[in-house]
Amino acid sequence: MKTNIAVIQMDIAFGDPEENRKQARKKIEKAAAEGSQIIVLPELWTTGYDLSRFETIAETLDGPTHDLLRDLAAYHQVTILGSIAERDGSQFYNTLVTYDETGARVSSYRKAHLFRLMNEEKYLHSGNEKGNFQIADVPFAGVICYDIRFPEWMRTHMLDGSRALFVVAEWPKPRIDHWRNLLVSRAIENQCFVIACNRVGKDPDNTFGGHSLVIDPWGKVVAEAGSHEEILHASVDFSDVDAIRKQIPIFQDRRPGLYE
Ligand SMILES: O=C(O)CCC(=O)C(=O)O
Repeated sequence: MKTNIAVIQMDIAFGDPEENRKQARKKIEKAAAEGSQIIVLPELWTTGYDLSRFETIAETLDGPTHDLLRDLAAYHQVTILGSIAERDGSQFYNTLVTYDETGARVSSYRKAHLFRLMNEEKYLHSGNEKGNFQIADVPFAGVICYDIRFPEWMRTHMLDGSRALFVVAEWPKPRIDHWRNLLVSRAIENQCFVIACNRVGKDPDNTFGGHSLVIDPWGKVVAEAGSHEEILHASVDFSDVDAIRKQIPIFQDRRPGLYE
């Protein structure tokens, strides 16, 4: 059975959650009207990397972005995921939230590896929990941007049979070849779909590269966006993972005693 995916490769208004929610709502409604069942937004899509203003613009997980995503997911009966600036007491996190087609939040994954090149560690706390979740009994994993440079963390997510790795990002243009190569490698080595959403546009310090991707478990690029705003569509059968894991049974052949 095929699942229709929409990857919303959008620009982000710096530090302006209200404007970003307005734009994201339009794009989610368009993707849902086009028959998408899983809709992916980028990393920190409500705020961008306006980290020094998180005190003002970050929100709790029952804030206005929660209300919007819950209502859109339930109304259109779609799954929606993307990361937001989360406030929890006096601490801030970069948190990937996932809402299922009933509007229930089924996962909130706090970015585990903070990216020093963008000063994340000065403003945010890192998470310590995995980003696994299930939609309609199918296991998935979701991680954030820099996390994909840590293959051991990705593997940890894949040991429960996850069929796809969702990645949300604000990946800068100068390293877009790393983005592409890392994502293809994560798909091949874990024999899973990789569904990766990057933003486009600029903030005061960076230009972001787009090239959102959908990659199959053989490492073949099924769909790839350019470097401007677009909604990238792909239709995938998550059960394709089973045939490939049977053909080359890497999870059976692992020897964790040698390398853990
Ligand atoms: O690893 C990289 O080159 C980019 C990572 C990044 O931009 C992020 O984690 O926000």
